[in-house]
Amino acid sequence: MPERGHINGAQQQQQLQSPSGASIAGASVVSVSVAAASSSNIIEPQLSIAATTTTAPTAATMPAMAKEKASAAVSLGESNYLTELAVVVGMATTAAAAQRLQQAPPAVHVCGCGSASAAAENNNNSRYGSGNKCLTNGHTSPLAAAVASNSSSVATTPQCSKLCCRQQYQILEHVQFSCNMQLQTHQLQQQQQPHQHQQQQQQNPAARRSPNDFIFGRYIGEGSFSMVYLAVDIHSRREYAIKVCEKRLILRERKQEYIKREREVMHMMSNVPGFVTLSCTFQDQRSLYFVMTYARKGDLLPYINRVGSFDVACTRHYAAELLLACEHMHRRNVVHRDLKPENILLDEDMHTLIADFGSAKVMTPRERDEAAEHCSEQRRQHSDEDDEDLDRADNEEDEYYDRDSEELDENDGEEQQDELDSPRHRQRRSARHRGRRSSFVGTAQYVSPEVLKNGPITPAADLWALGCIIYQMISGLPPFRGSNDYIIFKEILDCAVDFPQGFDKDAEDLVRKLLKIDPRDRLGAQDEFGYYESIRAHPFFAGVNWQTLRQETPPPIYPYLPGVSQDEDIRSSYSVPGDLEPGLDERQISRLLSAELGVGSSVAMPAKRSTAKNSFDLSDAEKLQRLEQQKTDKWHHFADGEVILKKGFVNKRKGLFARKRMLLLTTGPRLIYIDPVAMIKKGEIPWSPELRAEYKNFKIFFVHTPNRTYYLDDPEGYAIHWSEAIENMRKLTYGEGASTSTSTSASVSSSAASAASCSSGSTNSLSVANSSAAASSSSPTARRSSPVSTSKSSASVAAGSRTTGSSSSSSSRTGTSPSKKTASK
Ligand SMILES: Nc1ncnc2c1ncn2[C@@H]1O[C@H](COP(=O)(O)OP(=O)(O)OP(=O)(O)O)[C@@H](O)[C@H]1O
Repeated sequence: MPERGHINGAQQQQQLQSPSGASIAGASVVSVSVAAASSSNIIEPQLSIAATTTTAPTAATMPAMAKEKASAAVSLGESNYLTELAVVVGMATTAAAAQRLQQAPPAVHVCGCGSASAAAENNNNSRYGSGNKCLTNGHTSPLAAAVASNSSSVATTPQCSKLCCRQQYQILEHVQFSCNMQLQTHQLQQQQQPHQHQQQQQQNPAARRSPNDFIFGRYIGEGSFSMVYLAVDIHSRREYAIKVCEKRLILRERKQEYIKREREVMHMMSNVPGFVTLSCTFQDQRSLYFVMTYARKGDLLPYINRVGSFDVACTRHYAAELLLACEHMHRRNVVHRDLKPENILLDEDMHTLIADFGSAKVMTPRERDEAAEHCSEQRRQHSDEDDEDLDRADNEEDEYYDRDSEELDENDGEEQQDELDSPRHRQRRSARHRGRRSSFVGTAQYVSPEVLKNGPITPAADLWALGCIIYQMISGLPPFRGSNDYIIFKEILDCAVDFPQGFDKDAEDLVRKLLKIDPRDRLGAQDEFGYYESIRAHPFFAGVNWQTLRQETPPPIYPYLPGVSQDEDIRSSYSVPGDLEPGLDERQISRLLSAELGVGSSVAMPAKRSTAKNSFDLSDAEKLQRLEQQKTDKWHHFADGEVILKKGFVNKRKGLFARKRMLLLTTGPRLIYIDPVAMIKKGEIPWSPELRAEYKNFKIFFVHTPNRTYYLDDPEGYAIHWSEAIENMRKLTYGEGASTSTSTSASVSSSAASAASCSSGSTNSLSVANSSAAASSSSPTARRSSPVSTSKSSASVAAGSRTTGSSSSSSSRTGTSPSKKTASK
């Protein structure tokens, strides 16, 4: 270990042993002078690193991200499995610096892109998170542990950070050196803490992890610069979600801080009920790996979208769990700053697990005191303002409705909606907007006014988001909507919230009390941080047992509007097949992405047409004739040259909101909906063999698709006709074999059936593999919409179904087979 002496070990040790957080933070700044890269100066320790640390991967095991493949160099602190979890995204150094390091040992500087203050903050926070100790190698904070276990560390200024980023670009090929630095520090750490290290080794001989320790079962989702996979630890056979972040993208997007913060806060919140636990992190040349609790049931957003909106019991439960989570975070001085349904994951039992801490803020004690002081100031009287809010809500209902229309329209269409709902899309929109306004963290729809106004950040920012999420669960849409961030921000700053008819009164009162422009006025803001007695005591939460909440079985997810569909649960039956090989090399990634895209799977194709005469089975001559007649029809051009088989006005519902649309059924087959006022096509209901039409009564009918149920209301009372027509078209397209949809479970008159079961423990859970096929047309970014499969549901429905003799009779009883719970839009 000749390089060990190159680090100012004595100095580092001395500082590390300093009892104060600040000293520890200071000690973390081990910097390396940065100079221009020179390939002639590359140090080549790769093999020895591999031999010594057992973590350096071979080329074969380096994962390639699907979209961009490039090698990158970023000095990432090494972490040991379970014991040394801290990974600091430190910055690579130059070869010239390396040379200097070898030649001039005493003044070693590893220039990191971290924040010294963060270290101090976190150190101070450690008293709130006793559970972290075991995760941080005995150190008082994760970052302190990172400092102790990493050579690369933190920078002190943003300028330094920027410089580092640029320089990293210049030295992408010098990853070996940074690895070498890690090795040096690791060895230094071992020397400093021999006893502790020995203990760790004994307790956890397989402490270090690499991709080869996991079998990657399937692709779960995608973030801005990460892919998440379901994987099984080959040693423990435990399932994990592994987030693989591509270093090159992190550098390109300057997200080092983001990643570092995410890791840091995940450590803090690990093993706290209601939070994803970070089990370990590791890296290879190309990627960083976060091994986390696998949230089997995905995130909350698709559930809301699918049922349109939650009923009160369901909303109460999830809002209560969210409040508990806020208490846990705020007690630990963590402000999440990006709470939204996509970041609320669900475990096997449908309990919430908060994730995505990239935007989180760890408050220093000083900031905490200031925030507390800020909030404890005399509450200002805003009764006039409240009255104004109410008046405005009444007076501007029409205008608001129009604005809402824009948002609904923009989100119409399943794929469109998925894409627009995706964090990536929101980030893109936010990024576009941020060019014009000051930057903010979080997501436009849920960001608090004080964040927009660059005001002091307090935990009340999360209470604002809580209000937004409760509103969305009850109504189906977030309270502040708009076609772009600018409109959304304007609404937020005006606190322009409208409550649609049917909004539960207690929920409305709670939301109004949380959505206050001044954070001090928010319900709970005057309580002690982390103990929101006043929110708990709100009538909306009456009956909640806060002690047992997370042990209780969550209420099944029922739509707020009546529906009749029996839902199949999603993706929970998937488990990693036992016959796969460990690792995440190029071949494995191809396999995973192929599965996601449905390549090679049995993507359903239109079947041979039935020989039975179907009223929609037009000959070519008939089609030509109909097209000729149709030319004068003002809806004709929306059909793109296809024959319109049926048309009519419907109200298309989502949650408590509805929009009038012209619905066209064409020979495509297609179901096209058009804004009749603007005369703009708004979207299509996607066809597939799994599509099912179902009527509830003369006015209401549903169109179930694998990812969503469309809730349609025909004011003229032709719901049954619509249902029949759609079913006929489906049979014509996919054949009778696909028409075994009549289910005994769905009955038009059955009010009991109006419950859509989306709850835990559903025995009807579906195979994700099938889901992929069903969603094969979607891109990986549309993952959110595709956890649901109907293949199995179709099969199971078919098994217990009665096949109808004629298409018309079947469709009139179709009722049926929906594989999804009722969503509305
Ligand atoms: N522990 C987990 N269990 C199950 N699914 C997860 C887990 N963590 C993330 N996911 C899913 O993987 C997807 C990508 O997550 P990731 O954290 O990489 O990105 P993100 O937080 O959605 O976006 P960004 O990183 O841009 O903020 C998300 O859709 C999320 O629902």
